[in-house]
Amino acid sequence: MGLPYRSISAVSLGVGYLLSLGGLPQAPKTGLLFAFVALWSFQFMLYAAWAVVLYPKLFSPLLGLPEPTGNSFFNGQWAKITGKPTGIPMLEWVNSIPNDGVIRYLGLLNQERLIVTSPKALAEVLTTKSYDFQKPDSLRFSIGRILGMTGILFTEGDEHRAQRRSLLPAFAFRHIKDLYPVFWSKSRECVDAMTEAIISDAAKAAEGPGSRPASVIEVGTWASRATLDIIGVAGLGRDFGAIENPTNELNQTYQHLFRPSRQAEILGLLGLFIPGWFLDKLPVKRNGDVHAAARFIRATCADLIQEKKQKLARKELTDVDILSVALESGGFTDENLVDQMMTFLAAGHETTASSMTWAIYLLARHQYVQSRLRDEIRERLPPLGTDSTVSSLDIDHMPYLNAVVNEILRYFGPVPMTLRESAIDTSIQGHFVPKGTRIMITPWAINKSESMWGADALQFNPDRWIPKSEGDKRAASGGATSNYAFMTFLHGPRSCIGQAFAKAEFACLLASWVGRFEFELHNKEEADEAKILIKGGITARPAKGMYIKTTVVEGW
Ligand code: HEM
Repeated sequence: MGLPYRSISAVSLGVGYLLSLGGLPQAPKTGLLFAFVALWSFQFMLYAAWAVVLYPKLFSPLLGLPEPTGNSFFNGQWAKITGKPTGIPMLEWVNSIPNDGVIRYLGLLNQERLIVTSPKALAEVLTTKSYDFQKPDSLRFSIGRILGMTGILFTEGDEHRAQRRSLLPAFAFRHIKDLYPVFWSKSRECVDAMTEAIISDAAKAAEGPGSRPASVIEVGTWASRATLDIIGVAGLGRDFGAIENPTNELNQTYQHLFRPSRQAEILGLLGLFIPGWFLDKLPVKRNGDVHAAARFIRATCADLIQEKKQKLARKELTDVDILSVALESGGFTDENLVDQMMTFLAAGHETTASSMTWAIYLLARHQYVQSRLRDEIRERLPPLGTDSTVSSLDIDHMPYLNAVVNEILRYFGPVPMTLRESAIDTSIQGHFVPKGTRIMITPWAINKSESMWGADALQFNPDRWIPKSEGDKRAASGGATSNYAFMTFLHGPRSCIGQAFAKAEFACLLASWVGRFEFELHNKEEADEAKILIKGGITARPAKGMYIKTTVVEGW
């Protein structure tokens, strides 16, 4: 429920003006400024009492929906939500509160939130009524500048439908399969650079003759450098050279932007009450950083588009990257194409880097899975030292690799939670949902829901994706009762358009890393997931990095 600051200001100004003229009988004459401030404060207090206490506790039409117990008087479940990683309290509620598809909870200042929990309710919000549930404006203003305000991620309704139709061909599998050699060659380059760094570290540590080269590396930064280069070449046709050069400007810009920041957190909280366009104009350092980064990323994308257009005009465009395919479709203005490319750059590299970070963490914890996967990789794929490449068929025919990829994406989906807001009065599973209600879509809760995945939902088990017998159809959905149980890429018209791209890229990167290296936890305490501080934001990653002892395994 947003503060109606326009109405409050209009009433304060109108009544304040009358008071300042002495135009109200029996009311004292006052200065306009004093009257305005006093009236504004009075209305604000009335509004706060209504919005924080009366409405959520006595009058909301959402009262009566199942909800967690133990609310604080003013801040509902806020302490629990902020005390645990994004999505974890929701997971506990999904698995413990009996419900028919919708759970209500109260957040900061008792703001109402709904969690959608059942396949039918999810299908309604994400597919059949997807345009009734839109992305809140606060999201657009907080991350839109970096992710492209007019790009596919933030448009709604007919505009979104049209953009999606024009971009879909570029993400069709017949194009993605041409990108496997790009994914593989960049994966090899990354593994070679890592091997060199590890050998050099090991030489300095002088472990003694016969020992295998090993060193502790922060896997997240290597993953970000690799995925930035991959989206550069496969998405935009430009090699940013981030693997080769860790100080690459674009890489540094994104690292800086996605680093946890106190000011970003405060602005995010203020965004719950104050309009995004206003916050965006505040002269604070975080805004300055974001605006400067957005200018740099925008200029990089604009430059690339001009380069490609010139190639197209000279009829020299034979590239297979997404930008080239989108340009040839001709459905975009230059300005809009810049926004689309900004979306692909950010949405397409942080997410996969997060998956790689969690992948290495999970494999370091599950040594048996790691060595079984390495055996399959070494048996089926060409050694990295040779010049041969891999095709989509090579990867498709690796059941264990695909099972591990799916299970990592289920267990630690990079996007723990995303938001929607009802754009009109509507309903979910027959429950009335008033306009303006915030809906939480929580992959981290649904992907581990016991009602959909069974009693072992909380366990990391790639075998759930391997058919138990010929004709075992359930394995294709990991044994879950519905496709909606796997929410990593969402579903419906707003699902991730880059899903096939991301899975192929992730499989190639993971295969190359696991084929060459052995991974062990550096900090043994982290075997307990609860000990890892997780950075929220759009993607979830370990806040202090993920340090892993990495050993070069000879012979591949
Ligand atoms: C493991 C990797 C990835 C994950 C988990 C992921 C997840 C998601 C999710 C959850 C959404 C929906 C967000 C929302 O509506 O609130 C989304 C949207 C999107 N993703 Fe991905 N993504 C990944 C990789 C990629 C890649 C590689 C690309 C591009 C090359 C990409 C491009 C997009 C775009 C353009 C949208 C907006 C689609 C629309 O609104 O129609 N993503 N992604």
